[in-house]
Amino acid sequence: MKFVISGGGTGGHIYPAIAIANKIKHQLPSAEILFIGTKEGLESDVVPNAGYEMKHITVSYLRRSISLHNVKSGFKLMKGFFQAWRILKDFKPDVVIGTGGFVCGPVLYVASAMMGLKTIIHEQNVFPGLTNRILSRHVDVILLSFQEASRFFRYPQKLVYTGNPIRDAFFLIEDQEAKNHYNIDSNQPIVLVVGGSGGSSKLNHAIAQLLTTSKALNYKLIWATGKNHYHKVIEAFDDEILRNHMIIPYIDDMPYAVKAADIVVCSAGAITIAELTAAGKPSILIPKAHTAENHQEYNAKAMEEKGAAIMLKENQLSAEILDENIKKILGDSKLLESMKMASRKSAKDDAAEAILKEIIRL
Ligand SMILES: CC(=O)N[C@H]1[C@@H](OP(=O)(O)OP(=O)(O)OC[C@H]2O[C@@H](n3ccc(=O)[nH]c3=O)[C@H](O)[C@@H]2O)O[C@H](CO)[C@@H](O)[C@@H]1O
Repeated sequence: MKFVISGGGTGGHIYPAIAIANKIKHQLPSAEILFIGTKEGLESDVVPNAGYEMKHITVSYLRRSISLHNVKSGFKLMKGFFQAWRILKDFKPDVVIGTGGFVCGPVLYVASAMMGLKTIIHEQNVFPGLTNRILSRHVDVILLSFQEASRFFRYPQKLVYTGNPIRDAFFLIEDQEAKNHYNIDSNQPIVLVVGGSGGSSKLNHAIAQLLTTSKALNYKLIWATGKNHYHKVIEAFDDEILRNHMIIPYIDDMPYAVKAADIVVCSAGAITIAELTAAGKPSILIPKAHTAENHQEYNAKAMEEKGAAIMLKENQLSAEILDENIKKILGDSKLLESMKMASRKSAKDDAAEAILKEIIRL
């Protein structure tokens, strides 16, 4: 069987696509899988690194006003639709799967509305993205990660609740194996810091202050700043800080980083949260402000209510508050243990399996 998978722009759309592809490959080893993404998006690195072939199309967005930008974008968009049509016509997939982001718009639209192929979209959040809302009219199946998302879609007969699929490694790697992977041999606790796939300037700023104002931290950081933030962030640090902590632009082997961590300080994207719960990690969640319908705060609150996380809003974030909360969790073994258990209990372990079932049914 042949499958096209499309999703891109940010990690939150790309990694679920890879998790679905891995599941298909595992269950149907002879399946042929082709990704469609953009050259500029994060997917152009991540997808080939995960071992999958990818073809590129051009995408663009329109502004809500009449402008030269919209004329240029209109041409680009038409080109993208044509490229998607060509790729789909040549590859002849049995099912086309979209996991969100602009790129999946033309691909899934052409596949469903114009070519009549079998199509599925997956929505990671409670509040669906614009692309998925538009596509929902044309596709055969809409997979949801949260029951609450159903009220945003008009086609109840197409909805299936599956949860967010994540890579198996988050369930399989042992904590000690992950610490060995990073050559961590001291007993110092590890704090993983990550502001989603693009990094978070607010979180970076608070962590940078923490490192420069209180040098003798009794924990070690694994900190992914985000590719675009990295050079600016490390300018302020001396050799000692750079020696004591692992500060990098992007983590390619996230299952190891999450498993090696004693706690995780991060933004509240849906896929990150699914990964933390699979690994059973306590967290301090800092929802990014200004996300659609403020959905990250909703994600973080849900985790806090379950006892798996502490939520700090961006506008209350400071080096002192972060340090205080990290120490509060690390210094209280009972709290640490109960947060770990609450986190693990919140995981939805069979999301990828449930998605595969829908794909096969289709
Ligand atoms: C600002 C914004 O709107 N962000 C959205 C975006 O976030 P974003 O793309 O940041 O998505 P998530 O935080 O959910 O997931 C990030 C993914 O990138 C991976 N990763 C991250 C950093 C790194 O160095 N290495 C790495 O591999 C993580 O393991 C995870 O798989 O998509 C999510 C899922 O649709 C939404 O819930 C988020 O709200």
